[in-house]
Amino acid sequence: MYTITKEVYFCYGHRLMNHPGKCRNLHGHSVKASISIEQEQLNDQGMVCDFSDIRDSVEAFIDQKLDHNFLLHKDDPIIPMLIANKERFLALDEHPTAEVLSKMIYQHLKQSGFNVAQVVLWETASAHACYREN
Ligand SMILES: Nc1nc2c(c(=O)[nH]1)N=C([C@H](O)[C@H](O)COP(=O)(O)OP(=O)(O)OP(=O)(O)O)CN2
Ligand SMILES: [Zn+2]
Repeated sequence: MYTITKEVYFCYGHRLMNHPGKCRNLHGHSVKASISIEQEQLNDQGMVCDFSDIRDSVEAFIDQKLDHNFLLHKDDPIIPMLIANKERFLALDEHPTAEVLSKMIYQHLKQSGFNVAQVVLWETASAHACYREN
């Protein structure tokens, strides 16, 4: 089995509504997503796939959904104010944790046809979440 990994970087604001500590406050992160793709066989270029194919697919998704966006649980009471002020945000069915965001990226890549092994989201220099399905 071959595995390749591509890293992409982006930023977002969020808060964790039910968090007992500081993460319930509005704050932001500059994060790294580390995306691993695996294949039993290499293609006729000797690759699992081109690193740039991963970048192109994931960056389009991240730019559209996550980058420089404000990620909130759909029940967050700040949402009506953001709507009233025509501010950009993304309302999620789940809390916008590193776990949930890594799963979102994983599912996008899987739906795009990549054989994703795992997506690791580094939310800070010392904390990351990983989503994989096997
Ligand atoms: N399992 C998770 N725990 C936490 C998440 C998360 O997404 N999944 N998120 C947060 C906060 O949003 C934020 O990431 C803060 O994380 P934390 O590591 O606590 O932040 P610090 O950089 O301040 O940590 P230090 O250890 O003080 O440097 C919280 N938890
Ligand atoms: Zn946070």
